[in-house]
Parts: sequence; C-alpha cells; structure tokens
Amino acid sequence: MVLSELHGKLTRALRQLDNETIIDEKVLNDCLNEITRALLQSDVQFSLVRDLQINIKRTVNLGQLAHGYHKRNIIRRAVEEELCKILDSGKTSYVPKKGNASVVLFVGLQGSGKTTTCTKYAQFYRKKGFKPALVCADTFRAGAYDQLKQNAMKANVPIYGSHTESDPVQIAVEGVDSFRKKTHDLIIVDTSGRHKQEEVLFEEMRQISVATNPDLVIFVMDSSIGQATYDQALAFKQSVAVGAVIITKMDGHAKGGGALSAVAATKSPVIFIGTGEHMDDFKEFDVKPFVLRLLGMGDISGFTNKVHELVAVNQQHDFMQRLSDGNFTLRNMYQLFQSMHEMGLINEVSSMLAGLAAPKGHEKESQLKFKRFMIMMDSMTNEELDSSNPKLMNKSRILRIARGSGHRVEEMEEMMEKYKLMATIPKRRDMSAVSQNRNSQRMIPPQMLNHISRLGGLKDFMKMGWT
Ligand SMILES: Nc1nc2c(ncn2[C@@H]2O[C@H](COP(=O)(O)OP(=O)(O)OP(=O)(O)O)[C@@H](O)[C@H]2O)c(=O)[nH]1
Repeated sequence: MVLSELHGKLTRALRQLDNETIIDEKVLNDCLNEITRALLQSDVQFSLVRDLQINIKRTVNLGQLAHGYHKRNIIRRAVEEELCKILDSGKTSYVPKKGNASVVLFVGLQGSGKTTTCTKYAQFYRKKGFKPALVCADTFRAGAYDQLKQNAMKANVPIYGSHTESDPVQIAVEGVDSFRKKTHDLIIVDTSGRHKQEEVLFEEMRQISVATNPDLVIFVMDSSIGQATYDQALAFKQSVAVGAVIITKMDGHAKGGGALSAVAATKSPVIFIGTGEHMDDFKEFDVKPFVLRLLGMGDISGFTNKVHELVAVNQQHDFMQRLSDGNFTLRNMYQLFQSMHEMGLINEVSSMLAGLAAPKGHEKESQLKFKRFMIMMDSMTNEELDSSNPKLMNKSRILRIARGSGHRVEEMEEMMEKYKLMATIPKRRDMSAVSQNRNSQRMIPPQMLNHISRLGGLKDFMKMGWT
C-alpha cells in the first residue's frame, strides 16, 4: 500500500467512529484531530489541513442532523470529499491516442527518477497496445544513454540516442523524426536533469520543447521533498508548458501526501506515481480511487477495471448488469476469488478491495485472508450463497457459519463487509466509468486464457453465472 503509514492512521481514525455508540461533537472532534495529525505528519500544508477540518465541520453539522441519520457515513463521506478536493488539481492531462504519433517530453531534476519513469511509461503504453519509442536527449550525464538503453531493452522498447553527438536538441529532433517515419505512435523524449533548478537546464528544456513541439510535457518529481514540491513544480511550469506530473518514490517516503497535495495546488494533474525501482512499480493516479484506498474504503474503479480485463468482452455487460441490478451473490464472489486465486492474481486484486491489501512482503497474509473467506463460504447453505439480500445473513447465521468453519464471528463479519462493498459498487459509484469500460474491446489476454485452461479453471470461470 502506497503511503501505508498515512493509510493506517486515517483508517484508525475513522474506525474509532464504529466503537462509539453515540456520535457527538467530542467524538467528531477526536476523529478530526487524528486525521489532522496524520495529514500534517505526511507533510500536507497546514492551511490545506486547516481548511479540510473547517469544511468537514461545516458539512457534518451534528446539531442539525435528524435523529437516526447515519452520522458515521456522513462523516466518512465528508472526509472522502475533502481529501479529494485537496488532491484534485481540477485539470486533466493530454492522453496519448493510438495511431496519433504523440510526442511526450520528460523533464525534471537529476535523480528524480526521470529516466526510470520514461521507461515505465513506455512499458505501460506498450502493454496497452501502443508502439512506443524512447529518445535519449540527455547529453549532460555520462552514462545516461546507456542507462536508458538498458531500461529500454528490459521493457522491449526501441531507443534512439548517440554517444558522440553533444547537442541534445539535435538528438531530440532526429530521434522524433526517425520514429515518426517508423510509424511509432508514442515517442518519449528523456532530457537531462541537473542538481538544482539552474537557468541552463531550463534553457535546454525550452529549446528541446520548441524543436520537438511535444503534445505533452511531463514533469517528474521525487516525493521525498514533500510540500516543497510546490515551489519546484511552479518553477518548471513557468519555464515549459508542463501538462502533467509523475511523482516518484512513493514507496519509501512518509511525505508523499504532502507532495501530492502540493502538486495539485499548482493546478498540475498527477497522472502516475512511481512505487518502486522495478518496471511494474508504476500506478495510474486517479484521485477518487486513491482516496478511497487511503481511507480503507476500497478502490472500486480499479476493481471494475480488473474485472473488465478478466471477463471476455461478450460477458462484461452481463457481469456489470448483475452488479448494477444488485444481484451479485456470495457465490459470485466465491467464484471470482477462486478464479483470481487460480490465476495468481490474489495480491493484485486484493489491493483494490478495502482492507484486503497487505503491505509489500506480507502478500501471504492477503492470500490467507482470501482462503479464510472461501472456507467460511464453504460452510454456507445454497440459500445463503445464492441470495443477494445481505439482510438474510442475520446474527445466528453468522454465528453458525463462523463456528462451523472454525472461525471467529469478527472474521465472518469482516467477510460480509467486503461482500457488501463489492455488491454495492454501482450504487455507490458513478456508473459512467463502468459503462465506458463496457465499450472497451478488451479481451482476456491469451496467455492468461492458456493459464486458466491449463489449471482447469476456465469452466469455473465461465460458470460464474455471468452469462
Ligand atoms: N524506490 C524508488 N526508487 C526509484 C523510483 N523511481 C526511480 N527510482 C530510483 O531513483 C534513482 C534515480 O533514478 P533515475 O531514473 O536514474 O533518475 P533521473 O532523474 O533520470 O536522473 P538523471 O538522469 O541523472 O537526471 C535510481 O536508483 C532509480 O532506480 C521509485 O518510484 N521508487
């Protein structure tokens, strides 16, 4: 989990609400104080945190809420909305389109992770079916070309560069022209970084930018400097037309929250975050799912996207229909888990579902949790498995299933919470993303299909009742 410390503190603060029978001013203040402390410790700017607290108190006016109103949910929703506000730049970024020959220029200070991120970006789009290529216009640092070459080889992306030419502008122009002729539809230009924000670096960036006329300039920034990213992002924006930001090293830095919020305050959209040194340690950044995950409420859109990756196109509509009609049963969940398990995707999917994510190195815990859930579902009757009415699962049934499967009642309740979360996806979230995905022509990747059939899981997968 990215920002695991902040995640832990925020979820603890919200969980406290469940321990209280009456939600009064004191409980709300205690909860808000904890959230405030957690955000400040993550280096979020004081004024942003202060505004968040004021706004939440204004939204959650306990005195005016009618008796019986679900105060806990109103508080949770207000926290979610205010965090989204802090992290949302209000701007969208240019998105490369297949077949369009987009040119994307990467800029940033030395050591920010620019070269690594260029390759991660190329690989991300290669996996989406693009034909990306890399141009090394860093003639400042000896070895930059070789580093990018090595990375490019790993990511299986062609590269243009020179050991002898010293003019980065000429290399950039030649590289872009050459890849355009070869019909590459995403040409990524890596530029040199310097130790600090020197004028000479900005001048070089400006010249490369004028000469290559990029569709998008991406500023790469290291998260370890926290809220100081604000000044850095502004300085770069004033020199080149920065259209998007990628924040790196979010895996190791407690100040990541500060970095994300400070960049948003400059009205620059963060589009990806770097979460490690490896090529796959790269995540699309989307404010709402990120906040939901941070608050332990699950990454719904990530989950629905995953479903779309795994379910054949002709079945996606029906599957989403079941979800949207509220007909998603425990049996559906059981079969989904089973397929994920067989495909070795438990960790990937679990990180999208509230509370199932395990920190790096503890993935086994997630797997055990899924197994535990499946064992508990094995102790259910057909009526329980096939009902889409969560109310059917009353206290005595929960007790019986927990006892019968050798688990604690709390473990059973935790599973029911996850089920409700999945079953109510479309009710709680905007279905437009889902319907957009319906139209996407994504199929199960062939190698995955082979894998499922080898495991004999394809039959189960198809029997999930999604057809
Ligand atoms: N932990 C972690 N390390 C990263 C991440 N991104 C990059 N790095 C590491 O940061 C270091 C610097 O990365 P580079 O890609 O060489 O940085 P750069 O900005 O291109 O540097 P110059 O080419 O000198 O300007 C390398 O050791 C990378 O492996 C990340 O998201 N997480």
